[in-house]
Amino acid sequence: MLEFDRVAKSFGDKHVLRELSLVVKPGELYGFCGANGAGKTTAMRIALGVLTADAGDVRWQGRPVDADSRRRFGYMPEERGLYAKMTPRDQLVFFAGLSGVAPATARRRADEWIERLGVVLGPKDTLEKLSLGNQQKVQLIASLIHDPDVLVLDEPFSGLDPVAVDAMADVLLEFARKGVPTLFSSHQLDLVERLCDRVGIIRDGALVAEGTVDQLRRSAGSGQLEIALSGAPDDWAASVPGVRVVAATGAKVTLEVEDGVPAQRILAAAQSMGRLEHFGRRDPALADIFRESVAGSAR
Ligand SMILES: Nc1ncnc2c1ncn2[C@@H]1O[C@H](COP(=O)(O)OP(=O)(O)OP(=O)(O)O)[C@@H](O)[C@H]1O
Repeated sequence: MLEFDRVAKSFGDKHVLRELSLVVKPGELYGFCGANGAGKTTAMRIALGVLTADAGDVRWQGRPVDADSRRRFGYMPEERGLYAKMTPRDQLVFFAGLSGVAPATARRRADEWIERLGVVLGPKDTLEKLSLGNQQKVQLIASLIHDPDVLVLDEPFSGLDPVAVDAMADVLLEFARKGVPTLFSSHQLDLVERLCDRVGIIRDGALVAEGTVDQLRRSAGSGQLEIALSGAPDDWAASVPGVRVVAATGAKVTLEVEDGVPAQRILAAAQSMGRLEHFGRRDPALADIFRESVAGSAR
């Protein structure tokens, strides 16, 4: 498993990571979420040795990560590090070679991955001739071609079309099934919600929420109701004690319910105001939990 243990990092007097601790277990897809500047890339760079922590440890299989263990990491950096003037195949073989993969094996794997991820390229195309999405697929292949034991991917899904997102998601799930732990950052919370076993939300360099999406939902409270009425005044819910209107679209309102207020009482209040079209509980989306968790950020 991959462990961040009280990792701290400052740039000048700016504390970017404040004793960040998290664990990515074998076979787990861990979604690393946080507002811009929260510290995700910095944490990943420390895991890969691009930056050094001021304090704390990153451990792989119980031992501090070093140059040797990093050769078994698959890393997709935020600054995509490919060579514009090389063909994708040549650079994939080059990257694989850095991790000790023989050229013939690397060429075979490169072709298989290019086919599988549907990278559109002509035989002589250099990387710069490819669309951004296709370049991104090549970057992902570069992080996978040595069949790594652990994956650290900085926004692997950004800029991909939905078909490419699905192809990439399938690849990550396949690695997870093999027992590979994957830490990936993303702002695409619907995708994180769909894919991840666990999610960590980082704010100002420390985790402020962590768990499965269901656990996060439960801790966010299930006290939201969605109610649609016809024939009621627009602001009918404002007069109901024990609730707060969090959204209103057309005839439908979403209400946050205070602890201890029974749904029956709200149902009765709604029915006295108009004809009931819909009444149901609403589970908060990961995006709602995210907004709640990052609210109050100093930045
Ligand atoms: N080399 C550096 N020197 C100074 N400050 C830095 C450096 N690298 C990162 N920072 C600062 O550290 C903070 C965290 O940045 P980081 O890139 O880790 O955030 P992030 O969570 O990945 O954000 P995003 O979602 O925008 O990619 C930011 O305020 C950034 O400006």
